[in-house]
Amino acid sequence: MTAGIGALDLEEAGAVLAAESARFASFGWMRGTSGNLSVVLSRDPLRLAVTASGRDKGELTAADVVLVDGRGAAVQGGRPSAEAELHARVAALTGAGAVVHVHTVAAVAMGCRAPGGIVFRDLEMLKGVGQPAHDVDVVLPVIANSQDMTELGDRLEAARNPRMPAVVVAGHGLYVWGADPRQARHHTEVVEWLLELELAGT
Ligand SMILES: CSC[C@@H](O)[C@@H](O)C(=O)COP(=O)(O)O
Ligand SMILES: [Zn+2]
Repeated sequence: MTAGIGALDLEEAGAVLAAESARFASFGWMRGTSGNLSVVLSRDPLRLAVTASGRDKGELTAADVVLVDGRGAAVQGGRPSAEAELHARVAALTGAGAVVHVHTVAAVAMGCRAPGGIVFRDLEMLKGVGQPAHDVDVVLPVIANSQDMTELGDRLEAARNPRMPAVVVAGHGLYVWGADPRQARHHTEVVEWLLELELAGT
């Protein structure tokens, strides 16, 4: 599965997001309807396909997708994810083509343990987020949670580290992005692996 901007229509995007979502749900990262995914369909104006709100993320179909604008408001389809505005903000801010949000135990536990940011160093897996495997501290920012997506977006913008395509939301979960859904998936799996390692206390 590859998806460049403008390469997908809404239904195709829904099929891609459903497949990605089923994968993350199978890992236990989207329990109890948690989490949401998006892919950018156009840049100007900004339009994203985002998962519909409140669905079981392990059972999505290609129809469980909503087209939203740059503020996360529905343009076509039903009720978008409650966090659609944040997806649009991340896409606008970072230039990402796809955004992943998962509720992992490791993200919440490490956000609690290191509220000032989680530092990784000297790990081969850092190459999976484009960073050196040796001698460089790479910080994964942690931001406070909010039910206000504009506030959460402001916090993400202020805290984000251009070296790390991810942010932990304390007491909530993990936001990760990439150029397309495939890269966003790889970044998600790498960051979650790093968090699980830290949590293991090595
Ligand atoms: C267990 S529901 C958690 C939600 O409040 C939210 O954080 C979430 O990740 C899913 O919201 P959704 O509106 O389905 O995209
Ligand atoms: Zn969430």
